[in-house]
Amino acid sequence: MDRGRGVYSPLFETKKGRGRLIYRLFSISLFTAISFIWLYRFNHIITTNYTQQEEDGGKLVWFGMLAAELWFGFYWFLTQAFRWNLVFRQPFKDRLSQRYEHMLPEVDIFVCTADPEIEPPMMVINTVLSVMAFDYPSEKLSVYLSDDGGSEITFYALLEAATFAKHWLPFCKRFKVEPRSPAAYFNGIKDTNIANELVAIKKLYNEMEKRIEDATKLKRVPQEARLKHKGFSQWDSYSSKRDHDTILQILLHKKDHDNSKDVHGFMLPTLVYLAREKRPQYHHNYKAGAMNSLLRVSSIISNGKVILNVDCDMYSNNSESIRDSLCYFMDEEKGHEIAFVQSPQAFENVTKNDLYASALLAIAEVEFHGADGCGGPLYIGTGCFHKRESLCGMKFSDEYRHNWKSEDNLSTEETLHELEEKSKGLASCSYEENTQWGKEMGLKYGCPVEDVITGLSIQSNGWKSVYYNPARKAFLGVAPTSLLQVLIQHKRWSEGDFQILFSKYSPAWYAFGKINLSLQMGYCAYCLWAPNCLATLFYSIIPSLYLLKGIPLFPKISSPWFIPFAYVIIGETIYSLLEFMLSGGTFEGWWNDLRIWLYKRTSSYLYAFSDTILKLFGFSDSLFTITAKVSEEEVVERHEKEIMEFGTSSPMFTILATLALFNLFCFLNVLKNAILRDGGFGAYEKMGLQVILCGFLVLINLPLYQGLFLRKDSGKLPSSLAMKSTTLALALVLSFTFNLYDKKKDL
Ligand SMILES: O=c1ccn([C@@H]2O[C@H](COP(=O)(O)OP(=O)(O)O[C@H]3O[C@H](CO)[C@@H](O)[C@H](O)[C@H]3O)[C@@H](O)[C@H]2O)c(=O)[nH]1
Ligand SMILES: [Mn+2]
Repeated sequence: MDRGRGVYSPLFETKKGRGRLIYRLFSISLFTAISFIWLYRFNHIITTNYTQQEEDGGKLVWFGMLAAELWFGFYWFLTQAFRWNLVFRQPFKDRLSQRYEHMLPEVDIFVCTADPEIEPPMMVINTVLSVMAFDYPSEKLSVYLSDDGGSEITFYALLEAATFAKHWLPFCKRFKVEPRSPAAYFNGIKDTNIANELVAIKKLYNEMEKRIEDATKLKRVPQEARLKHKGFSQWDSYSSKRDHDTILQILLHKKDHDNSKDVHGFMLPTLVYLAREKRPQYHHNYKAGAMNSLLRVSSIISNGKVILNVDCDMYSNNSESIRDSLCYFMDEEKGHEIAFVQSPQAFENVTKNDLYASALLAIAEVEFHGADGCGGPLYIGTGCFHKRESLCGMKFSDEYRHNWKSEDNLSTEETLHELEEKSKGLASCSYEENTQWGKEMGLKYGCPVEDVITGLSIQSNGWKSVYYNPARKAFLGVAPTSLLQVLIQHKRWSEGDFQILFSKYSPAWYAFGKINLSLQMGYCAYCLWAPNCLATLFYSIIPSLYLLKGIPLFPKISSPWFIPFAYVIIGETIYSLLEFMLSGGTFEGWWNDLRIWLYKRTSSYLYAFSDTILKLFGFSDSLFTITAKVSEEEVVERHEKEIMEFGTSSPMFTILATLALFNLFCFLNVLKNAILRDGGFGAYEKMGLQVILCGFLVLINLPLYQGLFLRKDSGKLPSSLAMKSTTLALALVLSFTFNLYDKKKDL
């Protein structure tokens, strides 16, 4: 080994991001400007006397503006933690092979699915096939599919996949296929003049696809398949998705020699189907519950020391990612302290200008690199490699060294059937009673973002994590293709993150002294997504209302106090645009990102905020709404054309539409007065910023007005919603104008 000769050549290197000095200077200057804004408000509040207050709208409004700006400033400050110190990682796979090829560890891969309708079996098995085909010794790989849908069709599809794998894996290895999800691979082939082997494998795939799709449509498994495989008998006692015994089937395993080899006679990875036991009287804890069952079941079947977890839509886009992540874990100097290696959550179906900001560019390309510089990124549930030990709750200690050589003591005597029966017990509902599962062991229960809270607790146990984000993304999934889906997903995320703040594992206090202070700050920034709704709502209503009333809430353009406002607005705009474009986005994409930023804050976060508060008082319970992964053809077409998809009524849309229309009315009023009144726009000289803010809110909402009034397709907003929100917005405007009128009369 290199180390023996005194030169240590690491398995990975870490580079610091460029331009950090410039960024830090900018950040300090921006903070100074923010402080001046605070000072301006504060000064105004304490120096205005009573009569002036009548003119400037009253103390309350100024307090509100101060509060909103204090919040924005404070929140901005938190987000600096992950921009202060970016790092970029690079693994050296050739060194890994040289040193460890003969002793690579066993890797267990967990794929989770929950509903055959939202997550079609064809999609699920494409993910399964892509991870079975990793460039890694097959006898050291085990793939587990957890099916919370307990679906016979999914099981049938997996059986089909096991057979197809016998052809697909050798094909991938022979032709170095990339990516190894058959659907994605075939999709990417444009060349018409293709090799015979490809024609043959594609034919096999299409036949399989047809069988599975037919079964999916009919919601029934073909009789001959049912007779051929004993596994189906496990559904005999099945009463519903929420009420059934553990269904567990080892489909491929070295103990079942003859059935588990590919067409060239090489052993295939172990493949297991698991639908854990479900009973109405036991809470199943969603994905966290599924993962914990998988952890236990896999511990007696393969007991891989490294675990990869992917969602069922997240296929492997790079066959070498296991080796990449092992470079981090197996590095002789630093590997022992690393608990998990997270890849970005990237998507196959984002369009050029990313209408719904699904790529989360700022997070994936900037903030997570920053988190990595503060001790490690968050665990985000998919595309993550874990050490089994740390995921199961082990605390880090300096003496700890992982023994990659150790043989595991899996029993070799028992038959496959005995092994299956033994494993079933580990996935039963009652197994976890009076144990630490869901608390100190495995994934944490009770939080809609089980991933983030689990990652935080691992880091609080002393471990580090690594963010590996190469140009070719390791995994690709399906991003939602309608606005409502996006808003609902973000409601779950922001609600879950907000709950973490109040949980036992709060980054604000529990983590104190356990993780880096800047990592604590960064976590808090995510946990505080939800309360952002308050300041944002205030800012998108009050200044426009006062514009209507003709009362300025910001300094006028000629005042020196205008400078800090201008600096913050221009500085942040230019910076965020630069950040977005340097992260690979487009100008239009940035504009779309801003819109979604606003929509999330005024709807998803508002719901998350109020639900969390209700939950704190015991009034409600959080649910896990599964994100749709298929949509109708029309919807897909509109998505490809980047036309915003509304389609239904939702209270969230009512809020967005009302706010948009309200600002439109305010802005039209400005225009009207500018034209009709003497002095034209001059009258607004005092209120430049309010006009700009209101104008911005109108401009950014253009697609929404189209959806309300101009579009005819089925993705528009329903006309009932248009009526409702117009009425509400008008009522808001009118009540305020009358109120004004009354006051004037009183005077
Ligand atoms: O009862 C359940 C519910 C969900 N899932 C699976 O969990 C995964 C994530 O669900 P999805 O609806 O796709 O949610 P996303 O918002 O896309 O998921 C992100 O956020 C979740 C936490 O909110 C994490 O669990 C995910 O790993 C992460 O990708 C999917 O594979 C589901 O099949 C289950 O296994 N059991
Ligand atoms: Mn998903």
